Formats: sequence, C-alpha cells, structure tokens
Amino acid sequence: MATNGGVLPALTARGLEMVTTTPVAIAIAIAVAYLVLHSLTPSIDPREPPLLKPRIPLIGHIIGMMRHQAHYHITLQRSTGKPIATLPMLTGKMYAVWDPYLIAAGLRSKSLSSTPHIIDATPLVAQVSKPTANLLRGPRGNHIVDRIMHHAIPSAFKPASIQRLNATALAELASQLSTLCASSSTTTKTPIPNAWLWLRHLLTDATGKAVYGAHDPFAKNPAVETALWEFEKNLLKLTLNLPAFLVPVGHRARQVLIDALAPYYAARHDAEESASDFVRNRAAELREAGFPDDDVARVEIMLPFAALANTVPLLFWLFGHVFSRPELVRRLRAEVEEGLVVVSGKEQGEEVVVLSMTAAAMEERCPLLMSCYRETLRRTVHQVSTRTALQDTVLTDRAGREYLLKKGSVVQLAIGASHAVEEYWGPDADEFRPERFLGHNSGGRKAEDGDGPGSAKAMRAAFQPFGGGAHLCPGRNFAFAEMMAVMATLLLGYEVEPLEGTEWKLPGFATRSVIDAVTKPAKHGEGFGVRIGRRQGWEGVRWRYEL
Ligand code: HEM
Repeated sequence: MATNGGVLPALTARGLEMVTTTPVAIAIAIAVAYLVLHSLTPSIDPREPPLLKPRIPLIGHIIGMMRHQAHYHITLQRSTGKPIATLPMLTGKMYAVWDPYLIAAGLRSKSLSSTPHIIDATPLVAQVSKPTANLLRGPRGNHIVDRIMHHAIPSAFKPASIQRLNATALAELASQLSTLCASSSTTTKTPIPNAWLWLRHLLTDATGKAVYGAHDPFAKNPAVETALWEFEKNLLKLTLNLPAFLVPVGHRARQVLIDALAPYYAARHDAEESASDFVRNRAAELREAGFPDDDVARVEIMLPFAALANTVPLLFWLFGHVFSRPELVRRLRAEVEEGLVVVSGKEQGEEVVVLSMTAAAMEERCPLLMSCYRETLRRTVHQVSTRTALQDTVLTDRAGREYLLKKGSVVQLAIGASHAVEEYWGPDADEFRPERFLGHNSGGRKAEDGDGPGSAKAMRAAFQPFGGGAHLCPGRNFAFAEMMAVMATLLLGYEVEPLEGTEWKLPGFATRSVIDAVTKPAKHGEGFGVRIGRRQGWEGVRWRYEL
C-alpha cells in the first residue's frame, strides 16, 4: 500500500508536467499510466476464478459496491453470465460467487470463515471498552466467537426453546390482532397511513416480549424501536468506523440502543425465567469470556437487529404482494379457512377462532400461501454471506469445474444474485409469481421437467434464503411462525384496501445493504398506506393460535 501510495502521486505530477510539452510526451504518459495500472491489477493463478476488471481501473468495483451494495452482484452476474469471478479492488482482490452450487459449496466449506469479520467489526460497531476490544482481538478472540456461534446460539434454538419463543410471540400477536378494528363496523375501515411502520410495530412488540421477556426494553420506550431502524440504516457506516459528524443519526441511534439495553443486562433480566434462551445463552457466554455487563449490552445491540431486521421487511413484502392481488386474496382466504381453522365458537360470550400454525399444517393445507411466502423470500432476500478463506480452498460447480480461492482472501457468497439467475429461475426471474413454488417441497412438478430453467430441481438448488452450512439461520422457524400468524389472520378476518383510490402501488426497494438479508422498502415505506376493516361475519372475533 505504502509503495503504491508513493508511486501514483509521483507519476501524476510528472505526467502533468509533460502534458504541457509535446504530444509524444502525452503518449508516453498514457503508456506509462497504463503499465502502472496493469502492474497494480492483482495477478491471478489460472485456477482462480476469472478476473473481472472494472470499467474504472482499481476502484470501479469499490464504487459499485458502495453505491449499489448487494444489488451490484446481480448487475455483475447478469452482465457477465459468469458463475464466479475475481474482482480486483485497488491492489487487492475479492471473490464474488454467484452460481447456486458454488454458493452452497462455499456455505458448507469449513475453511471459509466469518469469524475474522466478526472480530474486526464488533469492537467498531459496539464501541466496547478497550480491555474487551483487546480480549476479542487477542489470542482468545477466535475461541470466544466460536463459543457464541457454535454453542450459545445453536443451544438457544433447540425445539423446546423455539416452541417457547413462538408461543410467547404468537400470544402477543393474537392479543394485538384481536383488538384490530374489533369495534368498527364492516363498512368503515381504519386508515393506516404507513403499512411498513404499522407491521414493524406489530412485530417489534411480539418479538421483544418473546426475546427479552417481562422486561423487554422495546416496550418501555418507543424511541428504542425507531433507533433500531436508524441503527440498521447506518450500520455499514458504523462498521467502517466513520466519526459522529459524518454519521450523526447512526451514532445517536446506537447510543439510544445501548442506553436501553445497559440497565437490562446490569439488572440480569437476561437470566430470568421469562427471557428467551437466545438472550440468556449469549449473555452468559459473553460474561464467561470476561465481558463486563456494559460491554455485554454494547455487543448485544446486534441481537434485536438479528431478530427483527429481516422478518419485518419480509412480512411487509408478503403483505404487499398478497393484498395488492384481490383474486389471490380470494384463493388464499379459502385455503386458510379450510385448512387452518381448528376451533370456531363462543367462549364466555366472545367469538373465538383458533388457527393451527404448525409448519406441517401450513405446508400440507396452505400450498399457495407457502408458495407466496417462498416467492417473497426469493424476490427480497439479497443476502451476501462474507467469509475469509483461512486456507487455499477449492469450490466445485455442478459440472465438476474447480475454482481455487487463495488463503487470506475475502469471499462474498451472493445468495441474492443466485435468486435472480435466469438459468435457474427462467426468463420471468424478476417477476413475483405467486404460484412459482407450488409443490416445491413435494418435489415440484413431474420428474420429466428435468433440471432446466424454472424446473423444481433447479429452483431447489438455487433457493437458499436462510444461508446454509454452519451459519444456517437459526431464527427461520420463529420468523416463519410470526409472519404466517399475521398473514393467516389478516387474510381470514380482514378486508384490506389501498389508502387512497383503488390502485395498489408497492414502494420501490431501498439500497440492498450487504449487512442484512432482506430488502427494505424505499423511504421507510412512505406513501404506502392501507385501510383495514373486519370482514363481514368476522366482526369482534378474538384470535388464538395452536402450535
Ligand atoms: C425472514 C427472516 C430471516 C431471514 C431471511 C434470515 C436470514 C439469515 C441468513 C441468510 C443468515 C446466514 C448469514 C450468513 O451466512 O452469514 C442468517 C443468520 C442468522 N440469523 Fe437469520 N434470518 C431471518 C430471521 C432471523 C430471526 C428472527 C433470528 C433470531 C430470532 C435470526 C437469527 C440469526 C442468527 C443468530 C444468525 C447467525 C447464525 C450464525 O452465523 O451461525 N434470524 N439469517
């Protein structure tokens, strides 16, 4: 770096001097500049993925990544048609993996690790004390991260723990949805000016209670919910350690989160019965490693981010895609009514409806709703799983072709790009097609549909919304239960219309951050409002869920 930093300014200065003299000198300057740029391009072994030079030498891919983040991968894959590439970045390089088989192999590989990134980013994002930062960056750092990732998290998502998370969250959702338009007539609908903010709040309440228990810091102060999303929006900049005057909102939001979580961990509410194992196990592991309570709170600002940052936008898009299609709503309603209602009757003078929310019931009795759910995942999960190659690693594609990833290099497994590859999904890959996944789990269409674009086999290979291997999302069943409870209830008991007029217009996508997995709506969903009222025959119904 130091050498190149010296060579470039020197050359530029000399070049300028020559520009004022002769055309021959200009030609020489261009040739020299070309040679220098060429010499700065990293040399690659022929076994490495093919080199993809940026249009602007040295920094083109960096600019592309900064501006378009995860979407840059889709653009590169589409414009080159390549399964994998080596991207030169300044004087270094990064591997971008786009082919589904290679991504799956990368996710499974034991020598591609996320630990170096966690160790680098945590002290910067969490602004932990110096001793804790040293602990993480010291010889025990790897061990501490491994204990969290391979012990505390998996043991917090065993079936009994997930059942408890689901039961608490769904009881909270039932209680909130039971009061939604409970007393309004079916002709007057309640206006909801911003559907994103409404769904966000619904899930924050339910998730906060399930995750944190009786002392949920999100329930105490509404500013904490707002802060979480401002923190999320600025997370990449905080990861780059940009100062407060450049990222004032991000710095403020982080402080609000820390201030909300610090008393929770200081009072050891994480160890109480009502807290989830997710909170409890992680905090216990961090304290065991020597983190003081204040640093536990700082590191754990990432926990509500994991629990909400993807579920909320996914529910938002599922809601938008479904309710903007009246004919689809009619079909889904029939599915839910026939397949999920297990009890409907009076209890102490109140009409109560109980819905079966087990994954098996959903899969068996609501295939179209499941297809809409998967199609929403496909269209909006833009996950880029970033890893470092701990040693030379070979990834093999489905044709048996091998690609060498050199030790020490950064590898981006662009799941979002594989969700858009036309060779797997067909020419309508950019469309939301509600029926696309019908029969997905039972093997999809008939065996003779082969493995070409849009075949069940190709789609199963390319569909990896929750990652895979050692880092497969442990919260996926919890997210599923929350989202489906909301969707099934809204479909069954409510009419949803656009806020103004009769035309539905979904918002565009916000920049797809490389830090989280699901695309948010642009401008916090501004301009996408709805009116909601009870359906005729479902007025005053109270909801309950069976798990
Ligand atoms: C629709 C919702 C969700 C989506 C699409 C999603 C997606 C993902 C993906 C793609 C990964 C893998 C990251 C990687 O490869 O580096 C991941 C990891 C993770 N997710 Fe989720 N997630 C969702 C909901 C949740 C929820 C609700 C929780 C917690 C309650 C959660 C907790 C985690 C954790 C702790 C990890 C890290 C696991 C590890 O690295 O070992 N996720 N998620």
